[in-house]
Amino acid sequence: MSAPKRYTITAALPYTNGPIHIGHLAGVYVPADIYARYLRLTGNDVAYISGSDEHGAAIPMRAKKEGVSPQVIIDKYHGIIKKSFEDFGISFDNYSRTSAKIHHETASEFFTKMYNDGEFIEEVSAQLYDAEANQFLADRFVVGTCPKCGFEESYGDQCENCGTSHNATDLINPKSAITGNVPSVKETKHWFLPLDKHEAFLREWILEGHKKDWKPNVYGQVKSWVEDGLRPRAVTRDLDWGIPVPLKDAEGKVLYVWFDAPIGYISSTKEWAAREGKNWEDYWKKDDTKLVHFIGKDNIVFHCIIFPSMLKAHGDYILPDNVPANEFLNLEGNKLSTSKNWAVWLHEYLEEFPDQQDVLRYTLTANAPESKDNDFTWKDFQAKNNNELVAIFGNFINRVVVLTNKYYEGIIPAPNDFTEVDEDVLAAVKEFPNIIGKSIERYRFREASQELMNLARLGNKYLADEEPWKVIKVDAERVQTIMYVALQISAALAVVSKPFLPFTSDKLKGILNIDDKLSWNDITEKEILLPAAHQINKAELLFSKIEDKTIDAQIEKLEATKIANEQENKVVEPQKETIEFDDFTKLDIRIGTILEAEKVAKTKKLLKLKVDVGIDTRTIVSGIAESFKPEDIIGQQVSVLVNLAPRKIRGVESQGMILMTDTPDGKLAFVEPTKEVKNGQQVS
Ligand SMILES: Nc1ncnc2c1ncn2[C@@H]1O[C@H](COP(=O)(O)OP(=O)(O)OP(=O)(O)O)[C@@H](O)[C@H]1O
Ligand SMILES: [Zn+2]
Repeated sequence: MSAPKRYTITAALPYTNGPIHIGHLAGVYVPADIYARYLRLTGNDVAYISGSDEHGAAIPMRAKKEGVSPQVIIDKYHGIIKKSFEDFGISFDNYSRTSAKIHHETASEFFTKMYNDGEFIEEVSAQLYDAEANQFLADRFVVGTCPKCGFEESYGDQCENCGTSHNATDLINPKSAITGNVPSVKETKHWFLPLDKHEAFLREWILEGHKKDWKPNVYGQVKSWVEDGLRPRAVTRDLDWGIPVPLKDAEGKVLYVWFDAPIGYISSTKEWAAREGKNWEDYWKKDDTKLVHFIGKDNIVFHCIIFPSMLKAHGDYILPDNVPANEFLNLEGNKLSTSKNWAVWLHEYLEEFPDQQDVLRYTLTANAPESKDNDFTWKDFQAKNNNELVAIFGNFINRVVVLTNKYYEGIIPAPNDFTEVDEDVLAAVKEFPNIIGKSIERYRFREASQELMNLARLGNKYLADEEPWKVIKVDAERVQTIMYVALQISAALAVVSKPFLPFTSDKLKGILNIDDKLSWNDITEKEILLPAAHQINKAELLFSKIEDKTIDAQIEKLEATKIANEQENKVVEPQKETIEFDDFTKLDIRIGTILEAEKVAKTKKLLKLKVDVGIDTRTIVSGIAESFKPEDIIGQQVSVLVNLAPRKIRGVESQGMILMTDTPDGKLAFVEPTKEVKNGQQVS
């Protein structure tokens, strides 16, 4: 498209069944925020829009589990989510919620217009039903095997494994998520969006029209679904939580959450426009508006197939220019999960790492899952902070500001003759806004963040090469020029870091005493960014080193989650078959004490023990070396099955067996008396 007049940037509506985690941030909100901030800085008219997604089957399900009303759940998470976004510096122009009146009205009107235009198929069909729960089963109320990829935990509306969207009746071996029952079927009336009717349009618009400019992961998914053939999808549900279907004969039915949620972008824009005195329709209905949806990969089908078909069928709306969906971020090797508490939660991060929003923003951008799934690790987070933000960016600025204060009381010196190096550096600085901007406009945020760091690198290298702290002793005039050049680089960094590191950018502008005087384009266009005689302020640290103990504490927190999850999921072995008392008395179990312990050579698991069992002191080989160090268990009382037939293990004869049990973290524990007893005492 030719230069757009305005931008409508949407970020997926987060679902209010949990707080925001780093996956959401890396996948959606940070890249969208960089994009929106960059466009504003370059003088564009921007509406950056989002809000909470508060409908759908998972909310009442969660409410039931917690014994509260759905309203309590959505209020709680909407509150946490909204506040954490604000504190993190996500610069939404509006953050709404789908329970808002304006949204109910907008979604109802949208449906009604489509209904009146004959865009739906009305059909009575057999749907899955749970007689015990007295409820139809759709979406998250039913799980079964995905007909496309075979994943056994697919939901009724979408498979989280392959991303395919389907009808609940397509599931193989469906089961009710409420009772676990195999559902029966029952007839019910619903309204369907005939996606098959829109197939030709989707082919032309995306498969032919966006082959080059859409990300290959997005294009590829869409292509595969369209080529598989699209079928009508129900846009209504039998549910008592959501937006009532605005028709007379639709008692007890609501709009499907994925019908209403994307309309939430429109409602949120309306809310914003009313507040700001703008016309919302400009942002949704004018061809010179560029609409961009930021989402994670599991939302592709809804933003590239279903919502565009709705917009097209409705008729008044523009279509997205791009849907730069990201792949998924994982955490320390495992899939992020709200239900399993496997996450770094934004609201917790903000408390545990005060004033360090930019560190997380930077790490998530530098390692964003742009073209494939990626892993967040705390060690990498620490490295990005210590080796890049502190050692390059922070170090450069600190040197410049400290030296300027030391040599010139904070007043920028007048430069003398520029060397070739100076001129090259000053020329290179002017290129950065363009280089970074191009990457951002192509949705390559990782690359853009690396270019930002390259500007800091340029500064750091310049100072390291020119060594003003040495030159000052011999050539004070030269140092004036060096510091002058270094200050120009600092000013450029303050401006171009803003989309990525907004808090740092503001802090740096404060230190350089430039407020918002310099614009993005000034860096390229202005001859001088910071004139001689301009007074700067005292140095303040932009970033600080993150110590090992801070990182270890985070890793331990995750370990604790893992243990808690394992404990919860631990399946208790079923009881063995019944035995007679005589069978039991055959076992001679005695208390003994370990006197010696050593590793059995060339084995990982085995310890050779000398155990005093009262009757005698005997050798026992035990597979406990991964849980205990030999020196730690001398004197340990243990239970020993002493009349087990001796057996040779790795060449050592073992005369009995030590009784052990498992702990939740996968280690072993001894079965020992709670008070010290004499060796040889029987266990009976
Ligand atoms: N691990 C992740 N990596 C990248 N993007 C993600 C990740 N998890 C969620 N997203 C994206 O964040 C946006 C908001 O997610 P949403 O609130 O719908 O949660 P969700 O997908 O149900 O996640 P969860 O299952 O963790 O609650 C969506 O666009 C989704 O694709
Ligand atoms: Zn699947």
